[in-house]
Amino acid sequence: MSTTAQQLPTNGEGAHTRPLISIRDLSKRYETKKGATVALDGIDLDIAEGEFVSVVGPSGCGKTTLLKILAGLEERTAGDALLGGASIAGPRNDIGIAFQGSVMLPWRRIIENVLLPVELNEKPTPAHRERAHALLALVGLGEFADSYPNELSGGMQQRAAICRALVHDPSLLLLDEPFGALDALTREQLNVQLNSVWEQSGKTALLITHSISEAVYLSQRVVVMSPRPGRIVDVIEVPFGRKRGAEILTDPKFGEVADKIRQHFNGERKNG
Ligand SMILES: Nc1ncnc2c1ncn2[C@@H]1O[C@H](COP(=O)(O)OP(=O)(O)OP(=O)(O)O)[C@@H](O)[C@H]1O
Repeated sequence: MSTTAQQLPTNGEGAHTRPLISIRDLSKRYETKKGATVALDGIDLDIAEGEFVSVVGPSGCGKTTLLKILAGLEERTAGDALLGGASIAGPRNDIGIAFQGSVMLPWRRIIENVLLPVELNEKPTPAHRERAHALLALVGLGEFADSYPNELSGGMQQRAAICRALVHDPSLLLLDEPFGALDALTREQLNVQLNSVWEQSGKTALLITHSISEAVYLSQRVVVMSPRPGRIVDVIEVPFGRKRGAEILTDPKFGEVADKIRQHFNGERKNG
């Protein structure tokens, strides 16, 4: 079942939830010596509080640009992007971000790496440390709080990066291919953990991914974009509850939703 970009999902009990993010007729044009690139054109999207939304689309369709605008790291050319009803005007500390290959500072123990976003604002309190330890335990890294990054695998470091993005209790979690560099099996395991972290934290999350199955597994809605100019071509609802286990991967409904998304890319590229 598709929705228009403007429609908000229900909270699973039939009631509509209020948007945390409102994107209105958003456009972004990059001007370079070689000429102009319209990276985003007329993007309209509401993301409800507590919702998990993924954005998929071919390389260059503007996914990272959209995420950067929401993070306040890139200026928009036209339109508006609001967080909690206020225009996003610059970097803010109520957003958590994890990118592909998120770097851990090698000289700091994992717990100190996770606490970094807190340290940027204040001296971490025992409550912050408790939260950091609880997050690490949630992703199975409870035993590694005092380890150094080089003692952890790539997948373990990415799990720590998710904890770091959540440690300051942000209202919005932005994820740009956080598991992109990992093997398929590790990625699948981390998706199960990420779903569990999201489900327990109740955070609003926006994920950019090249993997259709990752998008379907994690999201309540999947936004499909087309390239040059980057536009939303479909918004697809995923018919599973918030808490998900690996068994949904073999559910026929999972395949149906993934196929519906894949149809948009027929002839362009194969996605996970
Ligand atoms: N700083 C910049 N200056 C000029 N053009 C840019 C800049 N950043 C991105 N672009 C262009 O904007 C378009 C969208 O880029 P963006 O990185 O947002 O796409 P994407 O969908 O995230 O791509 P990918 O999936 O390959 O990461 C591309 O054509 C890119 O070349």
